[in-house]
Formats: sequence, C-alpha cells, structure tokens
Amino acid sequence: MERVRLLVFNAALGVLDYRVAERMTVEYGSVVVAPLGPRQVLGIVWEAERLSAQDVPASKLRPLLEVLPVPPLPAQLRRLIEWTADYYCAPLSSVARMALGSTAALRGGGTTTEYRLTGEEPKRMTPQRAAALDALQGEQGSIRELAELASVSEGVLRGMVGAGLLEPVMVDLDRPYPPARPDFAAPRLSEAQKEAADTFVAAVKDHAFAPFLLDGVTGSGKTECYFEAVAEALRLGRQVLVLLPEIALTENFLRRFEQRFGVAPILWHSSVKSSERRRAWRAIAHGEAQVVVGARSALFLPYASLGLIVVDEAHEVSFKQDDGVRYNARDVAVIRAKFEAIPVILASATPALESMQLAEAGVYRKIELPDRFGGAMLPEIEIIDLRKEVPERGRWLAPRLVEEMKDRLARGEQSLLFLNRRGYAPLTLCRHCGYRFQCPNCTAWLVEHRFSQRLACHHCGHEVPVPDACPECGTADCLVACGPGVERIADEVAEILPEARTALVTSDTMNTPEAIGDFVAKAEGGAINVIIGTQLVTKGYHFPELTLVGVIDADLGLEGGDLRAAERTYQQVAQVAGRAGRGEKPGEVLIQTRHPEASVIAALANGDRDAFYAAETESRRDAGAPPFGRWAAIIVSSEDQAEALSAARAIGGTAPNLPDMLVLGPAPAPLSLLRGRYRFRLLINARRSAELQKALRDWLEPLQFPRGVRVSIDIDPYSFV
Ligand SMILES: Nc1ncnc2c1ncn2[C@@H]1O[C@H](COP(=O)(O)OP(=O)(O)OP(=O)(O)O)[C@@H](O)[C@H]1O
Ligand SMILES: [Zn+2]
Repeated sequence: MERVRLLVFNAALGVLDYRVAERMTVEYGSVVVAPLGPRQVLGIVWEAERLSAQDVPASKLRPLLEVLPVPPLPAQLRRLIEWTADYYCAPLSSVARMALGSTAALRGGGTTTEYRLTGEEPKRMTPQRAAALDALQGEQGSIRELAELASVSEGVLRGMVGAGLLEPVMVDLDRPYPPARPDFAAPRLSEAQKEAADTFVAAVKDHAFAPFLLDGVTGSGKTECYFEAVAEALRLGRQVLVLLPEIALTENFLRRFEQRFGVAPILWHSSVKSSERRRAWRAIAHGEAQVVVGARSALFLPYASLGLIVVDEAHEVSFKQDDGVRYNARDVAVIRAKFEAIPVILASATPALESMQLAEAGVYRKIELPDRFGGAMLPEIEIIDLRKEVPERGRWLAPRLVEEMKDRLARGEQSLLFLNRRGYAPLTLCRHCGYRFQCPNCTAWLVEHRFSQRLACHHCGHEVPVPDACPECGTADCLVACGPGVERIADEVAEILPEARTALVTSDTMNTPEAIGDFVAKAEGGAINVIIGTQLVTKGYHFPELTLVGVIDADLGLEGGDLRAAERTYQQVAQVAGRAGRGEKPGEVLIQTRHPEASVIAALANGDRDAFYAAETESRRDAGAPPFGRWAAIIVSSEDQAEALSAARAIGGTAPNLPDMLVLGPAPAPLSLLRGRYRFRLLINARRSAELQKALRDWLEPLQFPRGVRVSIDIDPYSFV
C-alpha cells in the first residue's frame, strides 16, 4: 500500500489519508503514528472504501511516522467496531479506542520498573511513612499505583526509595502466563448438565456462529457446564472470553476457575494495575492469553483467535454502559460471536425478557437446567405483608423475620438480609425546620454513611461531613435519618442479635479483591452468621450453610415506574432467594412488602416464573416496548440551564414526522441536574420496522449547538433518568 486511510483517535478529525513512507509495511488494522500539524496522532489503517474522507491529492499527503509493534487489529474486530458505532450512533474512533485498552502496550514489550518494600526500618518515621509501610505490605506496583494504595503522595514514596525503604524491581512485560489445563479437575456432571455441556462442546468444535441461552435455576451448575466448553476451546488452542457484570464477582470466579483448570484466568477490568493490563493486552493480541475474564470493557480487545464467548449473569443491567459509548455488552457479545463465527453462551437463572423472546423466536438456542445440582431443592418463599406484620417502632425487620434469624443463629446456620441501598439512610432532614440535605450538583438527596461519618451523593461523589447543627436554622442535634440503608439494618441486627457475627457487603466495604476474598472465605467457613448486603450479594455466591434470606423491601425497585422495574425486581429477588438452601439443608425466603398483590410479588411467592414472564411480555407488547418495539433517548445537557433548554427545544422542533416513530418531549430529565449539568430528554418509541438510527442521524447531524451543549444518543436505553 502506498496510500492509506486512517481512523485517527480524535473524534473531531475522524478520518485522514496519509502516504506510506518508504520501507514501511502496513496492513489493514495496523496501528500507526501519523503527523498532524506539529503534533502526532495515533490511528488504525482502515479499508479506504469503508470510510469516507476528504479527497486529498497524492502530492499533498504526508508520510506516516511509524508502525507500532503490535499485531494489526483483525478484520472481524474492525467490522465489530463499525457495527457498534453505527448501531449506537457513536463516533468510530470512540469505539475503536476500546480495542486499544492499554496505550502503553502499543509501545512493545520490554521491561518496566515497579517498587516494593525492602523490610528496612526507617531511621526517620513520619505519619505518612508509617501509613505507607502499613498499606504496602506484600504489594508491588508503580510509584503512582502504590501512592494510591497507601493514600500518600508520590513524593513521600520517592523519599522512601531514597531512604532504602522501597526498592525497584524490574518486571518483564511479556512474561508468559502459565497454561490452563483443560483436564485438571473435570467434574462428574449430572445427566442434564452433561447434555448441556456436550452441546456447547460440539459448538466450540464447529467453529460457527451459535448463540445459546443457558437458562438454569440458581444452583444448577451453569458454571460447571460452560467450563466444559472452555476446556474444549483450550484443547483446540482457541481463546475464551468470559464477561461478568461486576468486578466483585471476578474474585469468586477466579477461585472456581483455578480449581477447575489449575491456574488463574487473565483478569481485565478497571482495577487491574497498569503493568498487568499491558501484559494482558499484549498476550490477548498475540493469541497467548487463553481465558480472559472481565467486565464489559474486555469485549472489544483484539483477541487473535477467539473460540468462545460466555456472558454470565447475562440479565444484569450493568452490562449496559451509560456514558461514553452507550452500548450493551450482552448484545454486542452476540454480534462479536457472529463476526468471529463462534458460539456465545448467555447464562442466567433469570434471563432478560429480550433474551427469552429471542429464544422463543428460535434465534437463540435455549438450553435448560431445571433442577439444582446434587438434589438441593429450591427454597420456600413466603410473603410478609408489612401492613399486617409491623416491625417495632424505629425498626425495619418484621417480628417473623427476626424469629427466623434467631432460629438460624441457634442452629449455626446463616442468614442473608438484602436491601439495595448503600449507606445508613437515604435522606437526612432537620426535625426543627424541615431542611433536607441535597446534592448541590445533582437532583438527589445526600445519603448518610455512618462509617465514614459523611453525607454523600451517589451520583457525583460529592461529600460533606455530617454537621452538628442544621445549616439552615442552626439548631444543634436536630438531624434525623429517614428510611433505612444497609448500614442501618446492620445496626438493627447488632441490637437484636448482639452475639451474631455479621458482614456488611456493599461497594463501600467490598472495594478491593482482598476484602471480597476475605468475605467469601469467612462466609464459606461459617465465620459469619448474618450477611447484610446490597445487590452485590444477590448473585454468583454459593454458601452451603445459608438457609434464610430476608428481602427487607421488595417494593423499592418498583418505585419510579421504569420500563423494566417489574422485571428487575423479579430478577433481583429471585437471584437473592437463589442463595438460600444450596447445600444439604433446605432454604427459606421471607419477602417483606406493602404490595403483596403486585403481580411480580405474587409470581415470586408462587414460584411461577412462566406466569410472570408471560404477563410481562404481554404488557410490553401492548406498550410497544422492547422487544416488540424500540426505545431511544436523546439527552441534552449543559451547565447553563437556558442553553440546555433551548438546544432541547431546537431538537424537538425539528423532529421528523415518521409513521413508525413517536417522539416524546423534550422534558426535564428525572435527574434534571447531574454533576452540575442541567439535563433535558427526548424519548423516541419506534416500531421494529423503523430505520431508527438513520432517522436519528438525519435529524441531529444538521443541527448546531453552542460549545457547552452536549447531545448524546442512547439506543435501547436501560436508564430512564
Ligand atoms: N457436576 C458437579 N459436580 C460437583 N459440583 C457441582 C457440579 N455442578 C455444580 N456443582 C456445584 O454446585 C454449586 C452450584 O453451581 P453453580 O454455582 O455453577 O450454579 P449456577 O447455576 O451458576 O448458580 P447461580 O445462577 O445461582 O449462580 C457450586 O458449588 C458447584 O461447584
Ligand atoms: Zn451529586
């Protein structure tokens, strides 16, 4: 090639043409450095006919500067990038950036320097040094990573290097990973498991696109089944990607993987340190990384020879990214499998309605595991009507739930209390004047956190210490906490069962792999009597002694009237209920509610999943909601309210009038102020036949807005705030 078209990493520039310098070889997908004015940009060589660019005569083209020493992005991945940008109306370069993941890795292998403690005693001790010595035991990383870990400045650590307290270690960036062994500890599968596993194994051998919905009740051994498919891919020398919805779950997965295959898988998520990301990215691109487990960002990496994708807990909403490129990793995983011509397994005990519908329609092949493994029974589910069984004043647990917890404690069994609300109380107000603590940057109340003694906004991170007096009327000691969060439930448990050992499981307490690992080990070893947690503990875990689950407030998720509220409530409660009775002892679930008549609560109580899905499907069909119709949102925001409003009106005023598309709004978004930006929203409801993305592009592209205005499109939105 003499002339190349580049997708450059600058959304404003997009596509530019260059000349290939002499003695330089490039291919489609090569990652290159090109001159741009006095600066340099990174770009990917793309098929010229697939990207339109301004026509520049050959004589005016500038030569490329460098081809980076990494394998070219494969064609299948380039097609996936195009598809994603097109479907989600996102800039190509923003999507492509997700494939590069670690820019440092592009510079090739070699070595990097990390630091660790030497074990020397400091001659001069300062509080910062003491903190660092304490926090960095057994750690190794760059100065920046260690500074973050120890919460001290980089200067303090450099001083410690000088004083011989920290020593440099050379790390080989491309040191190989130990190989996973497909037959290390193969389990004996039940009949149903074997049938499922055989189907997956055959599909991996086939090397053809094959989407599966693995629909198995909680505790049926879905993981064991898809592990057989992983083993087959390993035997064939092909790579596997396992997507999990949360970083917290990777810890648990890692241990099970290690037990099955003899080594840990390769992790990919935002908390993996930079030298490890660099190593992982290079191994992935060179085909040496065998099994990668990660959060959704692992989906766009440049696997050299992918053989299987698994999306575990595939119903989870966290697969939907709500900033930057607003894509749904579950859906894009299926598309990637299509481009790669490989099987993809969506595993869940509570599949999304969309996935169920695709299975009904024959697009996905449904594989069912209707029973728990090892003869364990699904738990008994009972309703506590909070209007009749009233908790004591100032408490949140109904007497029956308390009795059952006491009973479990006496028998040495575990209880789990679920409330999807972090902190101590969701709202704090002044008893004297009624003042409510609100976030200055968002339409949201500040949530009290007793452990950190702060009021925090869960949207933007704004925090203030809990004041002694009301900031409005100045009265001292007049603040009251309204409603419960998990910390408050933990307090209540401490009062009711003072001798119980409890664990509080939220993203505030389980914020490192060590903390999660520690919790899982304790819970498995029976060192915990009562677990109190948010949605973080609802799925994935297997504690054989856990026999009682209490749902503190099943109505919480039904507030707000979100399109998927009922479905989400069903999934969350069914998942948390699924933690009970997984071992030999039977499980019991108590659901506290004020609306026992709501169809979702009734379906949970009767264990009638089919009835719930059928009713929910009909109401979606009536509403033209997914999967029968489609939604898209346009969110307009600015720090200036008037500017945001006028931009939103301009968009509303030019809305196309199409027979298969209905435009609602603009209206202030429910979260009308977020991180200091005022937000307005338009909702589009389209028939499946509509050319939604094209209509949106034709509509929005000609419009111009002031610089401070941001307009983002959300296709198939999950969040309606
Ligand atoms: N064939 C088997 N041999 C031995 N143990 C098994 C087998 N199948 C499943 N198990 C064990 O049963 C438990 C439940 O399995 P697993 O966690 O895979 O279920 P799951 O279907 O993923 O459940 P959930 O959806 O609730 O997370 C695990 O401890 C697992 O190791
Ligand atoms: Zn805020």
